[in-house]
Amino acid sequence: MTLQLDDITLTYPDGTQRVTALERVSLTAQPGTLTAVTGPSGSGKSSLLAVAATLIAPDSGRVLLDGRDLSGLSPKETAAVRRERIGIVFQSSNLLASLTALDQLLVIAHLNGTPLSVAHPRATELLAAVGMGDCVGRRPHQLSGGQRQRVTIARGLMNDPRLLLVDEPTSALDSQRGEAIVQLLRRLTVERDLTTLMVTHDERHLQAADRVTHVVDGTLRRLADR
Ligand SMILES: Nc1ncnc2c1ncn2[C@@H]1O[C@H](COP(=O)(O)OP(=O)(O)OP(=O)(O)O)[C@@H](O)[C@H]1O
Repeated sequence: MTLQLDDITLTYPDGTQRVTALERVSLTAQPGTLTAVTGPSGSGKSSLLAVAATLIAPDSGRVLLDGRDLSGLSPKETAAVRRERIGIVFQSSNLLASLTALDQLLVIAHLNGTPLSVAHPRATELLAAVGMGDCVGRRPHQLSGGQRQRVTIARGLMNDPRLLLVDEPTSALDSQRGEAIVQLLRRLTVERDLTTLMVTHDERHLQAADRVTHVVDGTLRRLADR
């Protein structure tokens, strides 16, 4: 699915004034490609992802999925698009402490009304695809940081999204495990024809991306194609 952010401006309230998080940002991401979004702290990377995820409506500009403008949709329709088409792997999306790796995925399917007969094989396949096939019965405290991140990615893919949005997937990992996670995202992107946007502050991970977008003070400064 092609993601287009078209001339997006986003501000947040800040006392009596407003702070501009994104200023006239445009970006296109194609299926089967991994786009890295990088830039200094506070530059607007997470805001960019939140707008792409339809979690925040911009002040102006349009978000288009396969050419369809989402700005005219009702909140209910937007939520349906998000549930059915968009996978979100955010820093804050922690795993539930009491659930096994398998149940972390099944609970998502349950919330969406997917029958267990469909959800169980899919969850098992996804955990195997992220290298966690032997750990389906483990709870988060029995997993390493990298393994937890793999489960979180598998959970983000549970609804078979076409757009995958990932915020700082390597921040809690050492460089070797971080590299493995980025390579995993790259492989899943190609194999499943995902349109993947990955926010990272770590320059070492940029070479795995097809494109690199630098956000500086809410503006895209450079777009490097590989
Ligand atoms: N809910 C909010 N209310 C007010 N201002 C906000 C809010 N969220 C973000 N901002 C401001 O918007 C700007 C962009 O923030 P954002 O979180 O998108 O940056 P970032 O590049 O993801 O930062 P980091 O790398 O530190 O996570 C910053 O100036 C930030 O202070």
